[in-house]
Amino acid sequence: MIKLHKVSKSFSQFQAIRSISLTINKGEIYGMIGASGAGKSTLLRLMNLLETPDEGEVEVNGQDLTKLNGKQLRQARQSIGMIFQQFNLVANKSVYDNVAVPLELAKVPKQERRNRVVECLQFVGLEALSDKYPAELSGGQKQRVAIARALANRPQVLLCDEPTSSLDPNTTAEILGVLENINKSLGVTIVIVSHEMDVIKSICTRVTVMADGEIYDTVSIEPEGIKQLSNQPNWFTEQLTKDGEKNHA
Ligand SMILES: Nc1ncnc2c1ncn2[C@@H]1O[C@H](COP(=O)(O)OP(=O)(O)OP(=O)(O)O)[C@@H](O)[C@H]1O
Repeated sequence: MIKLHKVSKSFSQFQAIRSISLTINKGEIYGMIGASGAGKSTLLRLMNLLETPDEGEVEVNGQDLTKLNGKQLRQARQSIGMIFQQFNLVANKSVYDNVAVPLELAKVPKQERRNRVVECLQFVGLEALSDKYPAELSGGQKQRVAIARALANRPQVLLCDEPTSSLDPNTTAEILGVLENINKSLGVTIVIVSHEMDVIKSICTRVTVMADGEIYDTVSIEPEGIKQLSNQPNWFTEQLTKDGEKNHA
């Protein structure tokens, strides 16, 4: 599904990615973890050519993206969705219109566009918020809109750059549930970059550990499942007090 072959990327004199080769199989939930600056986000952005490699090949769905012209690359990117830590929604567009953007760019006819926007908003459970604007939404709702937008062109791959790093633990669990559902019910291959070990361990089946622009190791794991945390106020108090011992201020 995704094959990188000896891919390198430098920013000025600094080599951020050093001749990396890796293969991500269709249907995997694949994690990438490592210290800040290890090169995780850059490697992810190389997978849809948001960063252009200096050397090497980037193959997605059997196409070497580095060999495509502008129009072909735009076409190929329709099957590669992406979400970000800061959601990247368009502030002056409604939820509905944000999800419609990629469909307009892909010149999907109006009626089909309507159907797809509604279908994607239903999938993430936000159809009731179609007319709201990003500023009126919680972080978790914004990320759901971003996910709906990423799904609009029915991608085969979803690239996730720190998708839960701006969210609280409960909302993180909700978003991980949405990603897992996308993988299981739509068969979308998912790549997640995160510095949060719990996030990676919860749903990934294979994980690459990165260090200094290189792959340190790649391991197969049994996903632990998504930890559901309570959001009841007494749960927070219990976590703050040892063995239920109350020490109220
Ligand atoms: N556009 C850029 N221009 C210059 N340097 C960059 C650019 N993008 C990334 N870098 C540098 O490349 C290195 C890898 O960055 P990258 O964001 O990929 O790391 P990361 O592992 O995702 O870290 P973090 O978790 O902190 O985002 C860092 O040293 C970063 O400063």
